[in-house]
This record gives sequence, C-alpha cells and structure tokens, in this order.
Amino acid sequence: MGLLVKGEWHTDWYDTEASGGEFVREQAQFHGNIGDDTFPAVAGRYHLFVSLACPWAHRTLIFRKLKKLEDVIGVTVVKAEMLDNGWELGKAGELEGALEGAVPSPVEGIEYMHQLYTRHDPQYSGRVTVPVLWDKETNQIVCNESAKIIRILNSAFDSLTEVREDYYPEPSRDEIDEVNAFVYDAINNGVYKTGFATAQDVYEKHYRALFDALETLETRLGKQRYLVGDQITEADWRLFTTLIRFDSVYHGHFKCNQRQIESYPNLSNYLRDLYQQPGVAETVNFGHIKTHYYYSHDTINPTRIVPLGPDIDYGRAHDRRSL
Ligand SMILES: N[C@@H](CCC(=O)N[C@@H](CS)C(=O)NCC(=O)O)C(=O)O
Repeated sequence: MGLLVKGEWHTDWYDTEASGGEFVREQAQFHGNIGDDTFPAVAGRYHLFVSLACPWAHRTLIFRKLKKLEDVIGVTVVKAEMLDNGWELGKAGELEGALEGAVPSPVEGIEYMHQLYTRHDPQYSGRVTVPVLWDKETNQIVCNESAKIIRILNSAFDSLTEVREDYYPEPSRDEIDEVNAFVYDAINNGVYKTGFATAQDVYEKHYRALFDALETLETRLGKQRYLVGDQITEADWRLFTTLIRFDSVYHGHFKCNQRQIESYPNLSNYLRDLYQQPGVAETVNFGHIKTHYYYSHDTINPTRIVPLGPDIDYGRAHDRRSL
C-alpha cells in the first residue's frame, strides 16, 4: 500500500488520523473519453489493467464481457496481493490463468502499477488505483475512474461490435444516477468506510448507514426485478460487484456483520440472478477476492490468514423471473 508524490513511491497506509478516523477516498485524476479526436474508438488500441479482487475494476470487466469487447480491448490482471509496492504485475504466464483471455502487460519494463502512472506522468502525485484504461498508442492513461470507464464501454465501441444492449438508457438516466449516488455512498464506498474506520463511533455510523441502505434495497427489490425497473442497467452492475464480495469479505474482514446477503430473500435471489447472466460468473474470482483483502490490509488482519468459508453456491436457482 502506498502512493506517489511527485513521481516518487511512498509506502503509506491511508491517513485516517487527519480525518477523525474516517476513510476518505481520493478522487480519480484521469477522465478522458473515447470517441473524440484524442482517443478515437479503434480496436486493439486500448488496454485495461484490473485487479480481479477490486469491485471497481470488476465493473469494467463485466462491461467488457457484456458488450463483447474481448477482441477490441485487451486486459491485464494484477497480483491479488497489494503489498509495499502497491499493485504488482505478474511475470509472463503467472496470472493469465486467472481470467480467460488475460495477457501480460503490453507496456514493457514495468513491474508495478505505479510505474504505469509515472510512464504517463513522471511527476504524478496521488494514489495508484485500478482499473486503468490505457492508450497503447500514446502511452497515456485515458481514464482511471470505473464509473466513467463503464459508460465508455457501454457505447463508445458500439460501431465495432454487434452488441446494442444499453445499460444507461436515456429515459432512465435520472433514476439510474439517483440510485447510483445512494448505492455508492452507503454501500459501494460504505463497506470501505465501515471497514477502514479507525474510531468506534465512525465505524458504527457507517455500519448503520450500510445496513439501513441494504434494507431499503431489499424492499425495493420486492417490487421489481432490477434496481431501475425490469431491465438490467449499470446501477445493477455497480451494486453487484459489492454484493458478490459481501459475505466472503466485507462481512468478516470489514466487520459489516449485522447480516449476510444470503439472509435477505430479495437481495440474495437478485444477486444470483445477476451472477447467472451469461458471461458474468467468468469475471468473478473468489480466490483473488479473498486473498487480496485478507492478505493486503495488515492493519486489519496482520496474520494474513485467509478464511476458508463461506461456501455459497451462486449458481443455484433464483426466484426473480416471477417479478
Ligand atoms: N474511483 C476509483 C477507485 C478505484 C480504487 O480505489 N481501487 C482500489 C482497489 S479496490 C485501489 O486501487 N486502491 C489502491 C490505493 O488506494 O492505494 C474507481 O472507481 O475507479
């Protein structure tokens, strides 16, 4: 764990002292678009760097899969553990098996993700996060904000594939934005704010907000199959990547342990419905997910023991078709 200061790597844990025990997420710094003159939509030019453990990177893998962009955008997987040097790229052959179609880094001479950031900007200051959408032609980061990358993948390459599914349909955009904001604050980022809190009252505040929000969604999903009506939208995929990690990691490691997702009738069936959408299960790697969290956060789990459970079959039947 660390960050870059004017291009120099520093091994620092998140500074929660300055914020009274609160984990404060840093904003992503690269927000380029695809489809303009700088970054035209071209097959084979752009590349994703992802961690299979990371819920934010997972969103981008799902969109690459659903929009059938495997031949348009390459992908490189980083090691599950994030240690003193931050995210680490494997040696050739080491990680490709973790995700079908993954390739070693196309950017030569880099061992760590922080070297990719300094390749783009030798003076970069900030956290070194995944996912990264990289332009191989100009050696630049196009974007390192998953919310933006999934919008890019949703439509920017449509002329290169036959897939026309739209996960951000015009008529539902206001509602999707509203649900996203609620889910992001209390759930996607909520589990981190709960798990990384270093003061009891801060932990309790985010824990309560998280479980209140899950209760709200449990009720909402009693009336409709997906978060915004009867069609899957980006709002569902953004929630999915947190829910699929919840019982294995956030419940124990982040102390989000009032309930497991398995105990909510609607949320658990909804989670299996999404997991069973074609191609999605292939993007889920519980080995990387569990190893990453339990191994990398040594202030939370210094023994690095990775728990064996829980055993949950996300492939078993769900009841959502009746809605
Ligand atoms: N806003 C970013 C957040 C990405 C993010 O925080 N990724 C985590 C992995 S789950 C990371 O790389 N953390 C490294 C760090 O904070 O040093 C996005 O959604 O793309």
